[in-house]
Order: sequence, then C-alpha cells, then structure tokens
Amino acid sequence: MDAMVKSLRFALVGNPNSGKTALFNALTGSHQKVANYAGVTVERKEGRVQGTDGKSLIVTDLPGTYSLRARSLDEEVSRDVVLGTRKGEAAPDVLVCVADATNLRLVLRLALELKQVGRPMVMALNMYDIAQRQGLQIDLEGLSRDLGMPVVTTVATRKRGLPELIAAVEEQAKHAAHQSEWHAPSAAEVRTAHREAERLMKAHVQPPARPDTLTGKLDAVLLHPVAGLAILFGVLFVMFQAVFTWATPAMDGIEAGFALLGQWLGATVTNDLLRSLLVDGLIGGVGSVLVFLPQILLIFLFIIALEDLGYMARAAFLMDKIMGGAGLHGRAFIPLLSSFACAIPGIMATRVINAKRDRFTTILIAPLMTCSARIPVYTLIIAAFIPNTTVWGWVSLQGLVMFGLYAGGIVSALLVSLVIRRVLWRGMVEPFMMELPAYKMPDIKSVLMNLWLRAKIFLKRAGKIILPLMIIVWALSTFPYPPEGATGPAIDYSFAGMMGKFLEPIFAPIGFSWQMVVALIPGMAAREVAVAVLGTVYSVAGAEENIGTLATVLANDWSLATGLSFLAWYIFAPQCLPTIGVVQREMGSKKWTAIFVIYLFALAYLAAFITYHIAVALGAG
Ligand SMILES: Nc1nc2c(ncn2[C@@H]2O[C@H](COP(=O)(O)OP(=O)(O)OP(=O)(O)O)[C@@H](O)[C@H]2O)c(=O)[nH]1
Ligand SMILES: [Mg+2]
Repeated sequence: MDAMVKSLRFALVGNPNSGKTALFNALTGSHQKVANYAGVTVERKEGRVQGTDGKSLIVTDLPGTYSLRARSLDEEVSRDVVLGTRKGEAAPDVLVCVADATNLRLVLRLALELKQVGRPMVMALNMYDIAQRQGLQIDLEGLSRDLGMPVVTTVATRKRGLPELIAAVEEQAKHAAHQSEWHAPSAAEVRTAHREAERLMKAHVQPPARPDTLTGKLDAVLLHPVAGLAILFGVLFVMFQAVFTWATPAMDGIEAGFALLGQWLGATVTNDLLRSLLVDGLIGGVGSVLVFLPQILLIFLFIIALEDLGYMARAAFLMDKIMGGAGLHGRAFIPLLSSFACAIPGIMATRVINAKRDRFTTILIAPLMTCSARIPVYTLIIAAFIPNTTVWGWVSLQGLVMFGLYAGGIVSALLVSLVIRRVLWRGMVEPFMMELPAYKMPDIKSVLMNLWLRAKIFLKRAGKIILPLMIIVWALSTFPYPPEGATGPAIDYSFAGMMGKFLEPIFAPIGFSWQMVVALIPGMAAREVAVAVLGTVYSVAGAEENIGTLATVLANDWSLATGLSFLAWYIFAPQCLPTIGVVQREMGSKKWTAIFVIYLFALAYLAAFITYHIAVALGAG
C-alpha cells in the first residue's frame, strides 16, 4: 500500500544567491553547482530526502527569482513550477521560501507574493551562521506569526537545521492548499507588498551589531576603476603562472609513471598486436591526455576559490564597461565565466539574459572562452615550442603564452560581439545592475569536493570518450599492414594515413601535416582527443627513434609556424559536437546553429592561415 502513497513534494524558492542549491545539496547529498554570485542555477533539479518517518520526500531546486513576474527563461522555470502550470506536473505540496537571513528585505516581498499562490509554506532563514556572527537579531516567532508560516533557521553549508526544516515541511503538508488563482500583481499591490515587507523588517529585524564592514572596505579597492582592473589582471596573471610552475612536478610524476608502465608492458606483453594496442593506443593516447589533470585542477582551484569568495561578481562589475562597449549585456559575464570550464553550462547559463538578441550574441561567443578541454592542447604545444625560461627575471614564458591564448579568446569574443552588434542587430544594450554578494571565506570542504567532481568529469571523459575513440584510431593507424618491402613507416599505408593524406590539401595552406589532420577528425568529439590521437599516431609511426615525451616528438617534427598555427586554430574551431548540440537546443534553430559552426570554422582557418604565414615570413617555417 505504501508504494501507492504519493511522495510529498516541496520546492525551494528564493532570491538568487540565498543558498537554495547549497540547501538542496545538503538535503539530497547531490553536488549541484553552488557559487557566491546570482544566477548559478538556471534549471530545476529534483532530488530525494529522507523524511522523519522513513518515507522519502521529493525536493526541487529552482533558479533564483525576485518575483513571480518572470522576466527571463530561468525565472519562468521557477514561476511555472511554483504555480504548477507545467504540463503534466502539479504544483509542489509545500513551498519553502529560502532566505539569506542577512538580506531579508527583498525576500519578504517575494514571500508575500508566494503566499498569494495559496500553497502551504515554510520560511527557511539560511546563512544563519553569518547572521549570528554579525549579531543580527531576528524575532523568529513574531516573523512566523505575521507571515503566517513556520520560520526555521538553517546553515546549508554546515547541514544545520535540516531536520527542523523537514519536520516543518511535513507538518505544513497536512494543511490543504487553499485554492486561489494567481495573477500578476498590479502596481498598487506591489506597493502594498513593499510597505508590508518594510513593516515586517521594522517590527522583527534588528540591524546587526557588527555590520559587515569588510565587504565595503575590500570593495573600495577591488572595485576601483583603475586599481580594481589592475588587480583583476594581476590575479589572472598569477593564476597562469601558477598553472605552469606548480603543476609541473605532478605532471612530470604522472608522465614518468606512464613511461614506466609503457616500458613494463612493452617488455611483458609478447603478442605484437596487443602490445601495440596497449602501448601506442592506450598509453600513447589516453595517457598523453591524463597527464594534464594537475593543470586542469589548478585552474579550477583558482576559479572555484574566487567564485566562493565572491570575487567573480566583482570581476563582472569591473568588466561591465568593457563588455558593454563591445555590445554585451552585463548578465553575459557569468555565462562567459562558466564557459571557461566548458561551453555547455555556459551556453545554458545564458538563460538568465532576457533579451533574445543579447542572449544569442552571448551564445555565439561563449565557445571562444578557453574551456578546460583546450588546456591539454595548449599545454602540449607550448611545452613543445616555447622554451621553459623566465622573462623579466621571474615570469615564466610558458605561463605568459598561456595567458596570451586565454586573452586571445577573450579579445576575439569582444570583437565578434562588436561586429554582431554592428551588422546583425543594432540598438541599445539593456542596462543591468549587477548584484554584489558579500565576501565569504571559501569553504575548504566544498572547494575540495568541487575539485574532486572536476577530476571525476575529466577522468570520465578519458574513459568514456577518449578510450573507445583511441581504440578505433589505433586500429585505423595500424591496418592495413604495409605491403611487402615497404620502406616508409607503417602508418603511411594505414587507413588513418590515407585519410589524413586525402584531406591534407585543405589544411596545407595553414601548415598542418597529415598527422594533424588525422587528429582533427576524432577531435570533433572532444578537443583533447586531438592530443591523444597525436600521441598514438606518433607512437605508432616510430616508437624506436622517438624516445622522449610527445612534446619532444612534436618539437622535432613540426615547425614553430605549424605549432603556432595549430594554437590559433584551437582558439576558434568549434571542435566539440556536444557543444554544437546544445547550441542547436538553446537557439532552437538549424539556421543559427549553421551560422555558429561556419563562422567559427572560418575564423579558425583564417586565424591559423594568418598566423602560419606571418610566422613563416619571420623565419619560423
Ligand atoms: N556561510 C554560509 N554560506 C552559505 C550558506 N548557504 C549557502 N552558502 C553560500 O552561499 C553562496 C550561494 O549559494 P547557492 O546555493 O549557490 O545559492 P542559490 O540560492 O542556489 O543561488 P542561485 O542558483 O544563483 O539562485 C555559496 O557560496 C554558498 O557556499 C550558509 O548557510 N552559510
Ligand atoms: Mg542555485
């Protein structure tokens, strides 16, 4: 019989950055993205929570919103779930209004608006730890009485107050929802709600005894138009320096490990074919990508810590002028920032931008932000062609080039946006007020958890995408065997060799060899596959004479001009089928997807062409 009883469903609604997702994660044990700025969650997420009597409850995390009068796609999601207007989906049994306890004014208005919907409600005063630290006095009973709903306090990041919250939800669920048709509030109703919220604040909330002065003091410097921008560039600069200097020992260790494993396998496996598959295909291929894990994690460590600190919202504020000048909406910053991890969540995050044109512009340039899958490609080519020296005494030249590649992507994105604004759609960019969260010390546990999730994503890709592809690539570069008496390396006679040579003329003008062409095709599945393919192709081609790392092999085989051209190609080329799929879904148009793919390939070819020929002219051919 129990299975027949429908699970109790409740939804977490609240202002952006109030800790809904942190609460959702704490309740369900999931690891949805949490960060200290508004607009992180753009989709609903469902999870299960253990109730008090062993029955499980279903909880929905929602994008942040200030009102049910939704203005963007993500706010529409929240409204539709709250009102139960989605097809085949009833409204949740209970609404939990999640509030940042240190910032109640706006959420009280939302709570009053939500009450009009008529569902049973609970108010969760989250971030109660910060409120207490500040000495903020909230009369919980009075607030609860006036709001007409239970008020519980929670600390999502420390899992405090969760049983009380669940108990309150279960208790409220016993009250039937009173039926009421929600209608968008009139101006007069908005004013009334505003007055009522002010009254509640006055009556029940005493201003903090120790207000947060740190945020203001830090912002005086960090938001300064000159000093602030200088600090922002300084921070990014240090990040890339660190990536090249700190990651090296770990990378060397992993590399040495794979080399040993390869040697051992080479000596123990007697079957030639199997040995080639293991050594050339798997270690030469997948191993050459896994080496980059330390660097990827270091970059993420920086990004996650800066996000948690609340600094990234400041970066958005600082960049707003520059972005606005290039015709980008201020809300484009966070989606573009997410794209540094991967363009897919970045493109989805554009849902917070309400004007379609601003949103489309952002989608079109999102892949120009350097995603983590490019790190292996960039690092490999940099290690091969850029000497590991310091300039000006202490700056790592390799780190400087990496910084340049990231900057190259950003500057190109701004230029493309400028062109789109001039050619496709003119008109004003909507003004936008960025909300600045209070600074918070990053939570070490959650930073480490986030890093671990990143590592898992990277390793999963290596196992699920790269590994199977490498088996195919290895087979294509091994068969058919060369004819009797052949003189060249075996790969020249293989299917891969034939394909590469067939397509080579297209890429010859930008200095690519046929081996690189072989790498580009499976590289469409995921960018870092190109590194794995190069690893396999070169290792199949001549394991004997090419002792040393892949980077050394490339340095011997390619000219500097070819290396630079490959880097330029990689800034632009839309070499990632999953991204193209998401663009199609989010733009909802085949025509726009085609424009997206064609313009990026055209830019990639052009950039590589120019780079190659300038480099050759300067004597790097
Ligand atoms: N100190 C403290 N920090 C918290 C608490 N709850 C959440 N945070 C932090 O607050 C920030 C925002 O949390 P999120 O869960 O991303 O907020 P959200 O409401 O889901 O935000 P959106 O998805 O943008 O609407 C993160 O940096 C969290 O680590 C809390 O109870 N105490
Ligand atoms: Mg969220």
